[in-house]
Amino acid sequence: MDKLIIKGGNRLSGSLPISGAKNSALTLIPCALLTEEPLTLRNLPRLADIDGFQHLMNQFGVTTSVQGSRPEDFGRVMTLEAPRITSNVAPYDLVRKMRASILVLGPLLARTGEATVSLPGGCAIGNRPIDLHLKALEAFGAEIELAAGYVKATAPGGKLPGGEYDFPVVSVGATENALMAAVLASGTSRLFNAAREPEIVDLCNLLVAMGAKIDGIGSSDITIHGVKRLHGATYKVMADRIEAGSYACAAAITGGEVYLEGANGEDMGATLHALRNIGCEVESDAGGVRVAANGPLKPVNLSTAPYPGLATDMQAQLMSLLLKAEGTSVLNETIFENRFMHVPELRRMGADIEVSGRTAVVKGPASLTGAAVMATDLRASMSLIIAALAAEGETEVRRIYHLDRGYERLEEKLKLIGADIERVGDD
Ligand SMILES: CC(=O)N[C@H]1[C@@H](OP(=O)(O)OP(=O)(O)OC[C@H]2O[C@@H](n3ccc(=O)[nH]c3=O)[C@H](O)[C@@H]2O)O[C@H](CO)[C@@H](O)[C@@H]1O
Ligand SMILES: C=C(OP(=O)(O)O)C(=O)O
Repeated sequence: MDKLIIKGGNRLSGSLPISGAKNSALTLIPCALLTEEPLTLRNLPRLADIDGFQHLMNQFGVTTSVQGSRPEDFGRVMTLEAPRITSNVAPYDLVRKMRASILVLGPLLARTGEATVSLPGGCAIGNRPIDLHLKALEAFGAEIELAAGYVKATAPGGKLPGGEYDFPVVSVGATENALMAAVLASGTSRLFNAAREPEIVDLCNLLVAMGAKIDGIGSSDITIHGVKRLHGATYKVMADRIEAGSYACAAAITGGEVYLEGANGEDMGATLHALRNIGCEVESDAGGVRVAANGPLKPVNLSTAPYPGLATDMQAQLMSLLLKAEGTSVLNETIFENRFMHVPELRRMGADIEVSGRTAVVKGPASLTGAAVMATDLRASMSLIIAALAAEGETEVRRIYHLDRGYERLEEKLKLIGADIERVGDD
């Protein structure tokens, strides 16, 4: 198994390209199930999760072709075509590797009137139930059965009538599934307390480009007027705001600066606000976002929240940055119950962090030293890399397959701004 070797201490400076957003791509790809015509997605990141989703789509009889970019380019163009759905079953072996597979439930049900998807199960960051996905589909008229680890959703008469659902908790994935199910319903549907993440807006924009009728895009009250059919489209995946925020933290912890080419500052409000409060200079323009850490880093109190609040997917990276702040910071994780898995590993590098329930208290500035550490999930892995960049000596990060799920060509990008990082095979 590969590992990363990072020699800390270099001041990072320069420019790097931001890829298409993983979390957007994972909800745009299943939209191909909603039409017989080709869907072409541009700016797809090269990630293990995208390859996995492509494989899953093939399982339903969707043909996929990847063109347009040379191996040395960032981003890919994928055309997906589903003239006929040959299976509406998502098997355990494919779903267990990628939680986002549950996002095929809504579109498969909308297109074929029936879908059987393996229950995804929990993961390192928490239980991650799918009850809200199922309740929203039920509210739209689906019948749901759970058996042998699978969920089977059926639209009586082959088509969902549509309906209303008020989410008791904001859920990105459940909002996405509900949207994809409602666009082909025979009637109108309404979602209250829907997620407002930029990735949801990206999904709505694609659906509209395919002929869907949606009001309230970007708000928590979304109305979907079902249409008879959707057509094909060509669409560019939005920039990855979490990847961009991660590299901003990486440069800032070294007292460096970075221009995040293609990042959209408007989608990154809470992260950029946190970086400014920590003492970074932040400027956004039409081409990207520049973040520079020229002075001392200041401690802050942060709490994760649904968008427009601070993304839980940025919590671990900001925690690493705060290790170098001069004073005590408090981070509150409100979205997932077990998202401090990076803390014990960061402690092994010299961090002073106390965790009590959903709160972490970080005492800075830490004198970090390189160590052998183990990545436990995607963002936790990135937080270890960020700490390693500011640590004295060499850090070895193991289990980096987590990183390959969400960071396109991580080492190449970090090297572009001066990091000393190598991927090596395990012995
Ligand atoms: C592929 C993708 O886009 N992943 C993102 C998505 O995950 P995902 O869509 O899984 O996250 P949700 O927004 O659904 O989860 C938010 C909270 O709701 C709970 N919940 C969710 C669904 C449900 O049916 N029942 C329930 O109780 C979850 O356990 C969690 O506590 O949003 C998360 C929150 O921004 C991000 O961290 C993930 O990176
Ligand atoms: C938790 C994440 O992703 P997923 O929902 O795909 O596990 C993430 O991107 O940080």
